[in-house]
Amino acid sequence: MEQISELLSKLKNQSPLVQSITNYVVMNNTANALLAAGASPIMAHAQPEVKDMVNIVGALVVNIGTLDEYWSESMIKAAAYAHDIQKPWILDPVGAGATPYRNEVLASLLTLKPTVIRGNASEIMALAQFNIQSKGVDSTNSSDEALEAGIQLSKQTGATVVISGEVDYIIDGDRLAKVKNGNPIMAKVTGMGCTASALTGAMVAIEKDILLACTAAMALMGVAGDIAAEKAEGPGTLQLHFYDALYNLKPEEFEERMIIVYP
Ligand SMILES: Nc1ncnc2c1ncn2[C@@H]1O[C@H](COP(=O)(O)OP(=O)(O)OP(=O)(O)O)[C@@H](O)[C@H]1O
Ligand SMILES: Cc1ncsc1CCO
Ligand SMILES: [Mg+2]
Repeated sequence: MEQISELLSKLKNQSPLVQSITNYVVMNNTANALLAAGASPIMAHAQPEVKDMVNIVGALVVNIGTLDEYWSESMIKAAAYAHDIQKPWILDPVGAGATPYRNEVLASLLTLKPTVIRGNASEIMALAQFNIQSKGVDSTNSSDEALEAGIQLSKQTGATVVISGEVDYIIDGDRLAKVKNGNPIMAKVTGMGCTASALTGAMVAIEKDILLACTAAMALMGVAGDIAAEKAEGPGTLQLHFYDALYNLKPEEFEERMIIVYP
């Protein structure tokens, strides 16, 4: 717990640059969350600059939420280069399983060895080829139901797999951590999962133990979500209080509030 709360101070001190190739819906939310938490966001997908950008950032986040042909080529180019130069990169498989096109792009991205895959339960089950038809970007399964799929996906890909939901599971082969913070109202604000992936990018940029970095990111999401939910009257004010909670959170309060279980 202490190591995890120290990562919050490290994040604010080091302010890592995090590149996102992400969806139109959440670009603003995720950039603001990164800033509030102490990191520095850059959204960049133009193919002529994508490799140069990967060179200078601490981590890359690839999110297929509103993909198209040009963007998916940018994602593949960026991820391939990140893999070549061993820069950590996060895959957010938004809407995995919803359409054959998404699955095709995801199959290409998986060959480029993401450091972390962070998705909701339905997305992780779809990626691990558990036979489900997902509804869209929102999960129709609980994270508990996806645990087996997550373990399989981590073993298949070598990635650390994060399943978000009521309980967040962080899976690295046979190692497992659970984060029990957070509030159901978080699922009523679009892009909270994308924000979790963005903060995961910030944490892996400053911490080489990927399981630890991912656990810190999900604990930070959950604790900020708890604080925001105590003050919010609905999804609109939740988003606002969430940024303020990320900005104002001190390591001591972070450590006091985090509920992390290593089974
Ligand atoms: N029922 C819940 N209880 C507690 N926390 C939750 C709950 N549902 C979601 N969360 C938290 O909300 C955040 C987003 O998780 P979620 O699984 O909703 O992502 P997502 O479906 O990928 O979202 P999006 O695609 O809109 O970005 C995570 O930090 C997760 O822990
Ligand atoms: C609603 C939505 N549609 C594509 S991406 C996105 C944001 C949440 O994942
Ligand atoms: Mg999502």
